[in-house]
This record gives sequence, C-alpha cells and structure tokens, in this order.
Amino acid sequence: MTTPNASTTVEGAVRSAALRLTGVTLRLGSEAQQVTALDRVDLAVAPGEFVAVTGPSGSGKSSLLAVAGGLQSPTEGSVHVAGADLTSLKEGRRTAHRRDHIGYVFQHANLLASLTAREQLLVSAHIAGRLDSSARRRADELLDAVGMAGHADRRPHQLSGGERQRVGLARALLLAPEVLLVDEPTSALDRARSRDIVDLLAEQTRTRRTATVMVTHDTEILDAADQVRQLRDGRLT
Ligand SMILES: Nc1ncnc2c1ncn2[C@@H]1O[C@H](COP(=O)(O)OP(=O)(O)OP(=O)(O)O)[C@@H](O)[C@H]1O
Repeated sequence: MTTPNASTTVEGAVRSAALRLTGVTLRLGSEAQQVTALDRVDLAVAPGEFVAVTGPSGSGKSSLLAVAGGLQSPTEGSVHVAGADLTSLKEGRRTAHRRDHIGYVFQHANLLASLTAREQLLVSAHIAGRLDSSARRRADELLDAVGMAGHADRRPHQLSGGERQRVGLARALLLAPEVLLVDEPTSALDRARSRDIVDLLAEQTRTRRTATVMVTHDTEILDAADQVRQLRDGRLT
C-alpha cells in the first residue's frame, strides 16, 4: 500500500497552492442596494496549474480576478498569494507584493501605443526597478517563446489582435510571476487565434510553473485548462 505524500492529498494541494482564496465574499454597492458579487468562494491553484473560470455576465468573474489580484479587498475571507495573505498586508506592501508576484493579461492587451513590442516589456521591468541586462535578455527570450521575436520592433498598430495578446502575455511573464491572472484573452480574436493564444497560455503555465487563472465566456477554449470552474451569482462550483 502506498501512503499519499502531502502534494497528493487535498490538504497538501491547498498548502502548496501559489494562489488560495478561502471563504471569500465580496459585497458591493450601497447598504440599501447591496450586491453579493462573490459568495464564500474557495479556490486553490498550484504552480503549473491552469484554471479556467466561466460564467454568465454579472456572475462575478471580474470581481474574482480583482480580489485574487489584490486590487479589491474582500468583505470576508482571505487571499494568499505566494505565501502572503494579501488581506492582512498594508496598502504599500500589498502593492509591492502584487507587483513582484502577480502578472496580469488584460482583455485587450492594453499595450502603450507609442512603444515597440520589446519596449512594452522593458518599461514594465523599469517600473518594477528591475531593468538590467538580465531583464533585457529575458524580454528577448520571452518574445521568442511567444513567437514574436521577428516583430519585436513593431508598434501595436502594426500587430494583429492575436499578436498584441502574445506581447501582453510576454509582458506579464517578464517578472516571473508565481500567479498569472488572465481576463477574457480571446474576446477580440477569431477561432484560430483564440486557440493559438490559449494553447500558448497553457504551455507557458506549465513550463514556467505559474498558477494561472483565466476567466472567459468562451466555452470552446476550456479544454486547454486543468480545472474548469463555474461562477453563478458569485458562487464558484
Ligand atoms: N461597483 C459596483 N457596485 C455595485 N455592484 C457592482 C459593482 N461592480 C459590479 N457589481 C455587480 O456585481 C456582480 C458581479 O459583477 P462582475 O463585474 O464581477 O461580473 P462579470 O461576471 O465579470 O460580468 P461580465 O462578464 O459582464 O464582465 C454583478 O451583479 C454586478 O452588477
């Protein structure tokens, strides 16, 4: 008989999670018109694990990313990222922890219009105070990993939607985040490009051991994830 080690038990999986939400409730709005955007949500994501969260409009997907990313404090519950409880950190430390451990990929890539693909990455390293020769080397490696090495000197208007998403993903990975939060990455893309970006996300999650959470309406890309969770009226099942 084999004895399960810590990482194969539920308890071990929770302990080793890079991102862990426990009993997270988020209430929004005024007292008279309160909305429960998240209702006692539990979620644990291990390094190298790709979780997709789907749900109808208004079910709480953006709220989940905002709370997981420390952009919004929950009304109740805790959010652990890379070993620290974001809910117990003061504003300044929370901002630093977020910057050092969490990467974001936005719905429309949010690239700066005047910068080249390479500069989009370098400016992030600069803002984090980490622009040195190794960051420059890593930027080039990442652009290569997402298939954009040949387009490193192009500006956003010279790139397709899918190419912009690739640059957004490379930028999010530059600071080697433990946790990667991805908001509707395929909403502006056609079928082939959607498949392309989600496969790339899955591959990068595994090779770089990030704990990735992607929220999406797009049911055709869910097969790329290790876990698919449903949000309905703020409840995660
Ligand atoms: N600032 C706010 N004040 C009050 N209610 C809010 C606020 N922001 C969001 N809500 C409500 O909280 C619930 C969850 O919203 P959320 O934006 O997280 O949903 P979503 O699943 O991301 O929706 P969509 O897919 O349309 O972007 C909704 O009922 C929404 O109306």
